[in-house]
Amino acid sequence: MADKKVALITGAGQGIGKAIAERLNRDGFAVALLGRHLDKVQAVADELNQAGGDAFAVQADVADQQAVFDAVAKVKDHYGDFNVMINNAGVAPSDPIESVTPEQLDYAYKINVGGVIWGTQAAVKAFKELNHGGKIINGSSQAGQEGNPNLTVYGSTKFAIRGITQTTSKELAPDHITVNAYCPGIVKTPMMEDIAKNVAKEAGKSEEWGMEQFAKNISLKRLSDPSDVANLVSFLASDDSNYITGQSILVDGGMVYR
Ligand SMILES: NC(=O)C1=CN([C@@H]2O[C@H](COP(=O)(O)OP(=O)(O)OC[C@H]3O[C@@H](n4cnc5c(N)ncnc54)[C@H](O)[C@@H]3O)[C@@H](O)[C@H]2O)C=CC1
Ligand SMILES: CC(=O)C(C)=O
Repeated sequence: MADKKVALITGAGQGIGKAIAERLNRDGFAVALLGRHLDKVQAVADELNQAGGDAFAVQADVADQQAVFDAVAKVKDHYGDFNVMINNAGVAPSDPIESVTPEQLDYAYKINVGGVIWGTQAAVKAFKELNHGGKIINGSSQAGQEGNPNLTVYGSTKFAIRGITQTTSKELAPDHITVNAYCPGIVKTPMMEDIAKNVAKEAGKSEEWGMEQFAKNISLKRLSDPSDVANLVSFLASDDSNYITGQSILVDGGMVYR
């Protein structure tokens, strides 16, 4: 049994997932980094290990149920324990409603919604085998709390993740498993840059204009760094959040008020 708690973060090769891995490693967790491309998550794990941390890279596509189960089992075997599952990986098609295709719908739902469901199932199996509870933390979005133009498909997956978070929190409470979600705002990552580019292209404007469309209603008047999101996930992964379950918490600098 590991002397540290073990957290697995999906989509940990860049952006918010990478920031979460760095933060939890600093918090004293052993971190498993899951990504579609092993070289990318391995590079982040190497960085963390060279800095004295404890990181382990695993390859899986979160849309593939068996691959996710295999990855979680591998992490459990590697560390001898498993405590926190962070279903962070996601993709963000950003097109007007009239351009949505069946392929796009299928792709986004299999990764964003399927990935959370398979990640939850695999984590529950591992927690039960280890005879203890655990924490499941899901990546939703402010776009899962409020409709955003051009994000019908993406936003609907993020609304679904809030629903899954509520439902599974009730189902899994008797097993001492909590389930919560984080809802970031406009975070400076490759995903957000792509969205801003697409929306700007559609309108025949610059990428800066695209980002401004999303950023103009932030009360704190700055875009989010991935570390802002990692700060919330650090709390949700810690014992300080033990009495919180079923919640989807906004970390958006004041965009959406609930
Ligand atoms: N950047 C933003 O402004 C916001 C992001 N989010 C959510 O936060 C999460 C992380 O977003 P970012 O870091 O911005 O995105 P990103 O695109 O920069 O990074 C996502 C990572 O997930 C990986 N990934 C994608 N599909 C995968 C799959 N099928 N299997 C395994 N790995 C996969 C990608 O390869 C990439 O490394 C996503 O769920 C996103 O929807 C939520 C609100 C705002
Ligand atoms: C990418 C995302 O989740 C936004 C714009 O809220």
